[in-house]
Amino acid sequence: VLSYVLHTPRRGSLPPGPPRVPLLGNAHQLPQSDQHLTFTKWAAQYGDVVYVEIFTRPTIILNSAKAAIDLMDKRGAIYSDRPRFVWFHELIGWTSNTSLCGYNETWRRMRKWFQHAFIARSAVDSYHPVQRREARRLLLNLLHHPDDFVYQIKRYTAGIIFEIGYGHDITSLDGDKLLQLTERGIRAALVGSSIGSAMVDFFPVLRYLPAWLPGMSFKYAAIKARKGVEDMEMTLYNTVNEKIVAGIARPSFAAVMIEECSRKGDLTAKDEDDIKGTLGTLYQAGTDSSLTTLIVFVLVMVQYPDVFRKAQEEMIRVVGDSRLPDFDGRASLPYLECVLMEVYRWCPIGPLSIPHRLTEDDAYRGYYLPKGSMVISNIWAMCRDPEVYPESDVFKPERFLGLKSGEDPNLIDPKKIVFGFGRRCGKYFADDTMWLGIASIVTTMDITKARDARGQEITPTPVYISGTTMCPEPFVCDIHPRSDRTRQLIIDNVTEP
Ligand code: HEM
Repeated sequence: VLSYVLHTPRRGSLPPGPPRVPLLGNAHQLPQSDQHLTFTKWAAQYGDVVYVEIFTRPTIILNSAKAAIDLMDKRGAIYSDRPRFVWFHELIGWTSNTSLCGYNETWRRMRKWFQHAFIARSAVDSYHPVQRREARRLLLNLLHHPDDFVYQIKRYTAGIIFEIGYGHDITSLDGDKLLQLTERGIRAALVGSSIGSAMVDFFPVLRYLPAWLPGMSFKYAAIKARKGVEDMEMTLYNTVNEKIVAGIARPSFAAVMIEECSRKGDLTAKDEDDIKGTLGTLYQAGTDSSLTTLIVFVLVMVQYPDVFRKAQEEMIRVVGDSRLPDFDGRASLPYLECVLMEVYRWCPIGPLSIPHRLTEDDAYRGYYLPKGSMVISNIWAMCRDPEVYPESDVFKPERFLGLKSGEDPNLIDPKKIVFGFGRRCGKYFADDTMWLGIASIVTTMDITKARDARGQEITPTPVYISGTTMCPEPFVCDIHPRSDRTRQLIIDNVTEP
């Protein structure tokens, strides 16, 4: 009886949350951008599980890692669906995008492909040669074009995804037609603030109103985005397929999927759709996220020169300056590891992740969680939780030094948070790309404040723009080789531009 009473969801005992008004629910209290900050204020007032209604949509906001792990990881079977994304699915027709797809057969199939290629450790390790090659190119490009560091880092993250995903070597961001087309598709689709928060997602009826009415211009944007996404997916797929037919395809994620489906005969339209969707997802999920995390790293190194110096001292002690760092030395660089963890925590680039949907009524801590609710993980609040990270507004890599020894049992590795819950992201692969990028820079380069025409140091103001990923506003800094020896080391190690 006790078990029944405790576990049977009861209507009426919803989690606490701000007062709602008819029709709008809490929508009028939500700002257009930086919603994670409003949710974090609500967390301080109402606790780590907050209930709101956005217009009429029931929404549960999870503000602590504990609640997110308890529900989205441990009860993943009922928390892994996605809400209805009217903008993406119905207006743009981006239905085969893995990260937007519902918890259904199509998702399971795409997830299996991702699992084999980007989650299994053996597969992830097999990409090290490509990551190594691109990290070396990154250093050479930073040597020649230090002011374009954002562009060069993008070249690094996109270069890795293109080679591993599509067997395509991009040599420049501007000159590569396949990359430009992919970018155009992604940019047209990912407009506005966080995923699933477009007005039409809450009022699907808006999609039936004529585009010429005031406020309906999103319908023109949707036509452009639909074409952009279709062109992107089709061209990525056709490019690889044509190379396979001509017998000149390089090993790639795309080739593996096409060959696997071909084994049972000709590819069906569904096979093609699923492969195309997976290819688009790879670029969308893997490039900006990694790029933004590395830009945050550069920004905080300008802001916290002592941290940079300490990481560099460790690097010089362990690696020296006659070779470049490699994955086999990672375990010997504990401070650098802490810096990376603190970068992830400091600015989680997906502060609200991608919303999930609860498919069954559920109960948690005595609260009733209604079926059909949108479930938002407030990763931002989790990363700034003072119970887990004391002085959470201070950038302090040292906080993680005792993590392995379990000195502080409350401390959570941010990698368990920032890559989301339940549905699996390519986090080991992403983490390797991040680590090699920052390790290569710390070994060979100095990052300092830039100076203006009068020789005065320019201190960047750390402002973060929130969108589908949260990104620092453009800033300047000075990136230059640490010594003549490291300059030569970079030149000697790059065999091809
Ligand atoms: C620092 C880099 C990255 C961060 C912070 C990041 C973060 C995230 C987050 C927060 C989600 C949403 C998870 C959820 O629904 O709860 C996600 C989904 C996803 N990410 Fe990443 N990501 C990164 C890099 C990558 C890379 C390099 C790949 C490439 C393989 C990737 C592939 C995916 C995929 C496929 C999904 C969708 C999973 C699904 O819905 O089934 N991510 N990522």
